[in-house]
Amino acid sequence: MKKIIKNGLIVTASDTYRGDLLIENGVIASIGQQFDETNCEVIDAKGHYIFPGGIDPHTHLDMPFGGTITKDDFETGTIAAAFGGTTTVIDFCLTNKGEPLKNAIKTWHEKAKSKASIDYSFHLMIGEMTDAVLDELPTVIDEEGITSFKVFMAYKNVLQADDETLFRTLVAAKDLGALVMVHAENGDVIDYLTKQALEQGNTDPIYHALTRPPEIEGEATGRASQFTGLANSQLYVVHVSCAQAVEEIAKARKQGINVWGETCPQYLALDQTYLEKPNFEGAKYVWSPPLREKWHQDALWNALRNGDLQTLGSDQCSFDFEGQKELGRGDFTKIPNGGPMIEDRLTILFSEGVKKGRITLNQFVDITSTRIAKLFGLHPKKGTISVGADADLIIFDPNVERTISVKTHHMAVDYNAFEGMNVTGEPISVLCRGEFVVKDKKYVGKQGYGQYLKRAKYNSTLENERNKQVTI
Ligand SMILES: NC(=O)NCCC(=O)O
Ligand SMILES: [Zn+2]
Ligand SMILES: [Zn+2]
Repeated sequence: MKKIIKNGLIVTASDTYRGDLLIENGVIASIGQQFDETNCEVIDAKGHYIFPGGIDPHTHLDMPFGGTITKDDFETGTIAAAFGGTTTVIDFCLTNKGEPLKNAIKTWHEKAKSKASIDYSFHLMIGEMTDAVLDELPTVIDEEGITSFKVFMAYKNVLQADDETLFRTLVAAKDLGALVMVHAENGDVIDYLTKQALEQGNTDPIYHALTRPPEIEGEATGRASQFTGLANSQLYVVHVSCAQAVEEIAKARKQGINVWGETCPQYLALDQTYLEKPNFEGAKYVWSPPLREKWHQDALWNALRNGDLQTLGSDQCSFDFEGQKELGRGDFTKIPNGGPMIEDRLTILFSEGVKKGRITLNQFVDITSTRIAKLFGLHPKKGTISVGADADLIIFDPNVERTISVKTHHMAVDYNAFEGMNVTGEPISVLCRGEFVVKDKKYVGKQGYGQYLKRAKYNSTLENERNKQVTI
């Protein structure tokens, strides 16, 4: 059945206007006013914003990590994402050194298929660049539509790749039209500092932050950025947490290097003191890079506002406090790294960003959806409200006030990192390809409805054009 969403305020990355949407066959068929309502389901969005569905470019669902498996999988994770206004997730497919890439991709398809309630796609981890890996990459791009590769510069002896692999990946990506993503921290220095801390009997969660100082995130970000310039390639730095990393990205961009930066809600709203919570509760806030001293938040907000950082990912990687985070009692290096963020990504940015005047409404849409769609080859089907685009939409109440809590969230995990935080704004209904996933704050979606998205290659022309973002 056709749908009409009327009386809402439509917000895109560039415009804000009153208009009605006619939805047919899963796409936006027309934008106008006073459509004929015969045989249509009519949704009155008076007093609400209509945003393009959020795209989360950074999730870890059903991922083995730190001796355990993330609590949220593609079932619970995508439902929680939808409640938070996200209609597409791009998850990280982990690979094992020496194994064909296609095996890892098959495993990730099995994890997601028939579980996801919203659309999904994959990035592919490159752990070691060998000739066999190089040979497989064209197939990964052409047949799987995976056009972004992830290199970890940290997690020594687990996920970390060496500089040769990073550089060879950048060179290959340039030729193949892929975007290289990096976890930018210096894993070797972290390894030294953590061993030293344990030797000195410093085992509490706070030492996770103290052994991963911002300087080594800045150093790795600068190294990856300059490699990118040398290779004339393109780079996306995930989960930027500190001023030093922002500075390196800004410097590289001024040099004309194609570097893009993502931050996450946790770095905008929480700080390092959370790791000092008593009774081992600091473990709930252990992820990498770590939470920073509060002053770094200003650098992140400024960068989102002036365009030095362009996107917000959740880095959803949830572990229960009980039974999972507790694995690291007495040794902070054994606390599984990661937090539950998929559901609150848009709300934190709206409440702390738009409502507090740090970013505009249009920047909010760009940062949570449009820019991500463009960078990762999903635009214009995804990431905007225009005729022919998928009807991935959020009907958003900008004025409702509420308190974030584990008691009301939809993630499977036993705590919420933003527990007790008062926020303004909430998605009321969320549609993916024209079908409600959340309607009037209730889940009405279907497991398995989510489709796998093959993505287009990195488009430098599109991105350079978008680079001319308006600064407020
Ligand atoms: N961020 C984190 O601590 N866990 C997920 C893996 C990663 O992104 O580094
Ligand atoms: Zn990471
Ligand atoms: Zn991550």
